[in-house]
Amino acid sequence: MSKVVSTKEQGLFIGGQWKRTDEYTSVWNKYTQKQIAKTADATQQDVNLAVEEAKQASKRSFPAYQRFEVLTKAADLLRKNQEEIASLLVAEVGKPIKESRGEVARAAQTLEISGEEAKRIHGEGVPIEAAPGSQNRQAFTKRIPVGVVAAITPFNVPLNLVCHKVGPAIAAGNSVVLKPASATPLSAIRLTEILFEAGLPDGRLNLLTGSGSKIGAWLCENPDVNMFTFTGSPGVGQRLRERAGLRKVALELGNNSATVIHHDANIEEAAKLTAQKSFNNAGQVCISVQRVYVQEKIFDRFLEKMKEAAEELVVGDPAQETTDIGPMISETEAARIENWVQEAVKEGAEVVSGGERNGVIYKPTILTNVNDEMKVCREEAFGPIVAVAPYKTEEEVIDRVNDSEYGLQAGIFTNSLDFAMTAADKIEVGGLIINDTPGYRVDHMPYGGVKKSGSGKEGPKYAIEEMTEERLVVFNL
Ligand SMILES: NC(=O)c1ccc[n+]([C@@H]2O[C@H](COP(=O)([O-])OP(=O)(O)OC[C@H]3O[C@@H](n4cnc5c(N)ncnc54)[C@H](O)[C@@H]3O)[C@@H](O)[C@H]2O)c1
Ligand SMILES: O=C[C@H](O)CS(=O)(=O)O
Repeated sequence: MSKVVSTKEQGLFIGGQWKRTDEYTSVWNKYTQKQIAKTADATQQDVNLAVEEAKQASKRSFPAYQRFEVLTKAADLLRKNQEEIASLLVAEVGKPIKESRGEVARAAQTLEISGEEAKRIHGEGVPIEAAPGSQNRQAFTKRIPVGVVAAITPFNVPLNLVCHKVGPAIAAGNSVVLKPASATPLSAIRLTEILFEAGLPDGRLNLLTGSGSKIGAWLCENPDVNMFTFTGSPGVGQRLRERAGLRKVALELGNNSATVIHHDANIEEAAKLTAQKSFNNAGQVCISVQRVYVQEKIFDRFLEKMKEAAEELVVGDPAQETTDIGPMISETEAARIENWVQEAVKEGAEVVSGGERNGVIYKPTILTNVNDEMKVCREEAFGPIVAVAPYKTEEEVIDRVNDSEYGLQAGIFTNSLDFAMTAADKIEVGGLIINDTPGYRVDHMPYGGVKKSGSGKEGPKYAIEEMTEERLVVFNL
C-alpha cells in the first residue's frame, strides 16, 4: 500500500503502512475555520497492532550509525520542505508564517542533534576490582533501549515537540507509538512520511490519530508499552502517570512563567523581549511570560515601554508575512481568556493594553494592579495575557516567583551577579534565564520543570538517557 496519503483523509501509519479506519475527525484551519483534512480515529485494535509492530521492530537490528543517517537525512528533508510544512503549521495551529518557519528550522535541528547523539550513547567502566575480594573481576555498564515508547504530544508546537520525542527515542534504538494532538496532527503525519522517506525501518514509528483519552487509556492497558513520554496539561499528565504503573513516565507539563525586571536592567531591551515572549504563538507556549515583577523604582518606565512594544505587534491572519500574533487554537479558548481578564478586572485589575476579543483572536493584553491570588497569576493562562506587578526587594520577588505550583523556567533581567547567583540557588525552576525571558529555549539544552511542571528532561542527550536503561555487566575472570 502506498505510503503517500490522500490529501483529504489521512490514515493511521502502522508497521510501515498507511491504514484507513471507519471513523474520521475533521481538522480545521484555525483562522478561516475551514476544514482542511480528516484524520483517522484509531480503535483499540489499531493501538494494539501499533504496539505489536513497534515491539517486533525494536527486536530487529538498527545500528547506531544507521539511526544517525536516518535522523540527519530527515532533518535535511525538513529543511528542503520548510515552506510546505510551515504552511501546514499556519493552517492547523494558526501560527504566523514567520514563526512557523522557525519551528520547522528548530525541528530539523532537534532531529540533527538526535542523530549526532545516536553516535554518543555509551556506558562506563566500573572499578569493581577495587572491592575487597573482587580483584579478579571486571565490570562496565551498557545503555539499553527501553523498547516501545508511547509518545503523546500537545497542540501548540506540534512539529518540534514531536521531534523532541521521536528523535531521541529512535536515536536510542527504541520504537515509537506516537499520538499527536487531535487539533494539530497534520505536521506529525508529514513528519512520519519524511522519516520513512529518510529510510526509517517499518515499525520503528507508528502513528495513531484520534481521541487522546481513548488512545491514552488503551496504551496504558497494553503491557508491551515500556515507557510513556507526555507533553501536555498537568491534569492529563498526572492521570497518565497513575495509569502507567511502574513503567517510566517523562512529563513536560504546564507553567505560569515569571520574569523579574530588576532596577539595573536594560529597560528597553527587557520590555521588548518580555512583550515578544508574552504574546508569541498567542501566548500558547508552556514558557510564555505570564507574570512580570518590576522593581518599583522603574515600574512606570518599564510598563510604558512594554505597552509600546505590545502595541507594535501585528495581530491577524497568520498566513501574512507581517503578522506577529495569530488566532488562538479555538474560539472556546479565546473566550476562556476573555473570561479570565473580566474576572481579574472585577477583582481590581486594570487593562493597560488589549482586553478585546474578535472570534478566535484575543488581542495581546497587559494587566496591572493585580494581586498574586488572582487566577491570571496563580494558574496557567496559556493565552496572550500577562500580569505586571511592582516589587521592593530581591528577597520579596524571589518568594513571589516561587509562590507557584509550577516551576518550569523563569527569567531575571539584572546586571547584579550577586542577585543572579542568589536567584540561581533559590528560585524553584528547571531553568533560570538571566537577562532574557523564561521563553528562551534552544533544542540541545536540558529542558524540564519541577513541581506541577513535570519530571524528566528533554533535549536529545537528556531524553536519550531517560529512554534507555543502564545495565551493569560484571566478569568473574
Ligand atoms: N512543558 C512543555 O514542554 C510543554 C510544551 C507544550 C505544551 N505544554 C503544556 O501542554 C498544555 C497545552 O497543550 P494541550 O492542550 O494539547 O494539552 P492536553 O493535555 O489537552 O493534550 C496533550 C495531549 O494529550 C492527549 N490527551 C488528552 N487527554 C488524554 C488522556 N486522558 N490520556 C492521554 N492523552 C490524552 C491529547 O490528545 C494531546 O495529544 C499546556 O498545559 C502546556 O503548558 C507543555
Ligand atoms: O510550549 C512549550 C515549548 O516547549 C516551548 S518551545 O517551543 O519548545 O520553545
